[in-house]
Amino acid sequence: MNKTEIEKYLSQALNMALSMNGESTYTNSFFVEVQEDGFLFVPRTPAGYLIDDELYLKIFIIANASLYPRYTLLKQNSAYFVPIKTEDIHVQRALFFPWFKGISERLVISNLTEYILKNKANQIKIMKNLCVDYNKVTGIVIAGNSGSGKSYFLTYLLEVLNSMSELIIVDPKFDSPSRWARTHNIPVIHPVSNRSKSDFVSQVNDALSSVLSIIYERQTILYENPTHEFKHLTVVIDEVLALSEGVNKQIKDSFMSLLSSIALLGRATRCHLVLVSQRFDFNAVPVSVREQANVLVQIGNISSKTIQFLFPDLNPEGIVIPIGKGTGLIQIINSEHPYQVLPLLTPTFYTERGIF
Ligand SMILES: Nc1ncnc2c1ncn2[C@@H]1O[C@H](COP(=O)(O)OP(=O)(O)OP(=O)(O)O)[C@@H](O)[C@H]1O
Repeated sequence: MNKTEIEKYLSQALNMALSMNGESTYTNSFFVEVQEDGFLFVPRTPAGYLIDDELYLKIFIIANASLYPRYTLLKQNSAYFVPIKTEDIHVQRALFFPWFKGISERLVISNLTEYILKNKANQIKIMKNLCVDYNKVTGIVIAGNSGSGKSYFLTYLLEVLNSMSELIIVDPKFDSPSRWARTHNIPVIHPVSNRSKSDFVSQVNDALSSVLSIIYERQTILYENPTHEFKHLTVVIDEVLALSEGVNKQIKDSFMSLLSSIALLGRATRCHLVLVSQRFDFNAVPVSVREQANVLVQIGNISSKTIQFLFPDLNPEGIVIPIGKGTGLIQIINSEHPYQVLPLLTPTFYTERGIF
């Protein structure tokens, strides 16, 4: 379909579904213009309808469904106004709907070990058309209900990160991250039957405190040489919520404060946090930790309730969430990626060893 054909198709879809008291392209009330990175809805003003967030959302829902799977519209939190270069005041503004071509597509890796060997340095491929540069990642948070595919995605990340970063793994459930680490000869901090929960969290605090010392040392080096490049160091914590529940207040407070310091100071010194939890409310991690993370992943059931901690401003209405295991939403916040939430399908991979 060429540009004019899409414009015609979109106009038709909007004429039929918008129901704005008979206002349509036939009454010359608006027109649609297709661009490379999205389309414009240009109202002719004064208009007999309100040009507000509600109208923007309605157009989003109609257009996103009509364009699927040729284009995926990128959901905005409110109406996205753009000025139009013209002297005609009646059409000097438009609502912009950014898109990318196609839909989010799952990456399927037939041999993970071979894939890692060929993987480009510092690149974490997440979907066929989505890749993250680890140099630009501060922290990754992964939320999702039980059975949604968090551990599966974490195993993929561990495998990829192991080739580019030193890893410190904390596994309160003594589950799949521990099994993965055993096959890679990487130490794991996990609970043991003859020690108390508080003792276990203290052990975690010791590890976090050593990471903080490394951050301070690295800061001193950076002070002398601002371009110094450090090796990545990543603290991976599975099921964070399980760590902060049922331990004495002092130990819990130290845990929270250490996490916060690492999240805030780790950015420049290449010390990262990868955190997994069923949810990221203030009981799981301090708000600052959530705010510092720049890769946000919500897997499993998506509703305004489940996304309230990672995407508090997002209304998920109208976003096409793929169905199947390991699907949900992702947002990557850095200069390379648009500041938007995308439908996510986590990679499916096969290994010779069998981790699960
Ligand atoms: N991207 C994927 N491709 C194929 N299978 C997947 C994918 N993601 C998840 N699965 C399957 O879904 C099942 C549940 O996933 P997983 O155990 O990771 O869930 P979870 O969120 O960690 O659950 P829990 O919190 O109970 O541990 C796994 O058996 C896994 O094989």
